[in-house]
Amino acid sequence: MWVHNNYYQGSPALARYGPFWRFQRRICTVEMFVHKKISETVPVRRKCVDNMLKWIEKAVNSAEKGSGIEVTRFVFLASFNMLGNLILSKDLADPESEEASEFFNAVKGIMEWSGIPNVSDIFPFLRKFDLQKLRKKMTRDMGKAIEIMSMFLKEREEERKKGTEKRRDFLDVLLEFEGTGKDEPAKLSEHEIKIFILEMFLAGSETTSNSVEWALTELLRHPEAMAKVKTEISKVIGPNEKFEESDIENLPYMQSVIKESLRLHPPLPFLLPRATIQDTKFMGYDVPKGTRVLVNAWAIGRDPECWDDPMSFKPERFLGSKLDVKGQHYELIPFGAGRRMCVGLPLGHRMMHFALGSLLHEFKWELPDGVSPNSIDMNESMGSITRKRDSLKVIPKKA
Ligand code: HEM
Repeated sequence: MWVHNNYYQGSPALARYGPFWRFQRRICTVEMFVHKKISETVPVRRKCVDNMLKWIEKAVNSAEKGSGIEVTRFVFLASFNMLGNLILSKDLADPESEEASEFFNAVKGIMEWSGIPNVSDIFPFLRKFDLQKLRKKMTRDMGKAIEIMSMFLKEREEERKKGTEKRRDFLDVLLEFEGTGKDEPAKLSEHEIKIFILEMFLAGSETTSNSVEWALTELLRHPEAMAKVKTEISKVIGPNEKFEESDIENLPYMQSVIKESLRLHPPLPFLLPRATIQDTKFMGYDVPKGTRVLVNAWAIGRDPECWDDPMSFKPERFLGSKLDVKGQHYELIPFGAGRRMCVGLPLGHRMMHFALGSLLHEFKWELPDGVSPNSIDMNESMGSITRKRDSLKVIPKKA
């Protein structure tokens, strides 16, 4: 599906292992994800989370009594706007605007089509029929997203010519880039810039909001864990204070809740498809060069050989343990591991904790009429992304 609109040429996630990919990882790490940059961009995330909380309050006021709101939608919008601000210095999504942004809709479309299992991947001879019309929809939305990216680029070039620009965001970094032309490009083409940016939105928004949705769902299913996490938060943050990113490090139980939820519900259950670059022997198997490899992080997280009582949600298992999601412990790899592991981990990890912590601190969460902790629907949609099949509906009450 990603061959359309030449997505391959410019995508860090699909790039072959080599100098261009190394350059892409370097530039996004140095310009967006190193500790210094993450610290400098605290106000951006603060603004996006504040807006999220405001939107939720508004949505509750207009919701029918006893029915819930789809909280994930607001976390998704906040994550999308966070990326919009870091990369393009723009808010790109607004739930209150009737004509929600075109770029936002196109990116949502791409994520939806890429998450649906395609029968042609199992029966390649069906490919030309495009039975589910996935190729058609993907080409349409990808085309639209790239077209809008072209507009953003044009707009920015005009601003730069006029000298009206004040900030330096990731788009500026890419436009200004001048390399040696040896093991890095001399300049980036317009297409490479567009795909690079588009991919940041695709990789960073739904993964983050999904993780928050699953964590909140598990907490609602386990009232004792919900009570513990709320007590922990209220000990660290006063009732009239805001939840701040700097509070995260003082909340070991909340961190454990997120780890436990990522163990059971990694947003990318098979990570990303990779290919071996040389003949390899692995656990007694011969894997020839060029073999497509999928790592089943979902199954590893539920493997009884790695975990006691693997199907139960028990954040306590991580308290006092060094086990982490940062690629050092292979039994817990929601962000992957090794050279190709998620480059956006520092940002995704921070935003997930900040959004969940703020939701828990600001509201008391109740289930809609007729739903009990045991009857929450836990079905997952099958595909490259584990979505909750029925989006979580909850009633937030001002805490
Ligand atoms: C909860 C949030 C996130 C999760 C769970 C997640 C998970 C993943 C996973 C599993 C991979 C594939 C790793 C592998 O193949 O071994 C990946 C790759 C990637 N992620 Fe994330 N991600 C998240 C957030 C983000 C964010 C916020 C960004 C950027 C804004 C991002 C950008 C990328 C990119 C560019 C790659 C490709 C890396 C490469 O191939 O070198 N991700 N992510």
